[in-house]
Amino acid sequence: MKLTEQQIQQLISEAINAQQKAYAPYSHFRVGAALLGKSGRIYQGCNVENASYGLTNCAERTAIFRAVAEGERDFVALALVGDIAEPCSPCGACRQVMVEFNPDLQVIMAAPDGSYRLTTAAQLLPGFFSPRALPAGKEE
Ligand SMILES: O=c1ccn([C@H]2C[C@H](O)[C@@H](CO)O2)c(=O)[nH]1
Ligand SMILES: [Zn+2]
Repeated sequence: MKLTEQQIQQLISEAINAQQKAYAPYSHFRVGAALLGKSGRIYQGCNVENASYGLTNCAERTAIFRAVAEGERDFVALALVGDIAEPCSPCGACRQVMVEFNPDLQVIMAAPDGSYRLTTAAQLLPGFFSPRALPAGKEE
C-alpha cells in the first residue's frame, strides 16, 4: 500500500507529538515514533530510559509493543523523529523487532522540520533473522 503524502505528514506529526513525552534524563536525546496499523489506528511511542542504562526502550519498540498489547499486529508504516536536524535512523534492535511483524513495513525516517527518507524494515536489515527459520511450533 502506497502511503499518501498526507498520511506520511500525519505520522510525522504524531511522532513529533510522541517525542514530547520521551523520558530521556540520561542521554537527553528524545525520540518519538508513530506506528500505523492496518486497522487505521496510530500508536505513539517514545524512548523510556532507566538509571540502569541498558534497560532503555526505544521509541519504535515502545510503539510496536503498545500496539501488540492493544491487540494489533498488522503494521503498515512507522515514522520516527529524534533530537537531530536530519532523518533519524532506527537502531539494530528496533529493526529486528520491525521485521518480526512485517519486513515490508514502510519506515519514515523523519527530521523535526518534516523532511524525511522512506525505506522498509527489510531494506534496513539485510539478511535479517526471520521467525520462519524456527521450527514450526506453537506460535500464536
Ligand atoms: O532509533 C532510535 C535511536 C535511539 N533511541 C533512544 C535510545 C536512548 O534513549 C536515546 C539515545 O540512544 O535514544 C530511540 O529511541 N530510537
Ligand atoms: Zn531502537
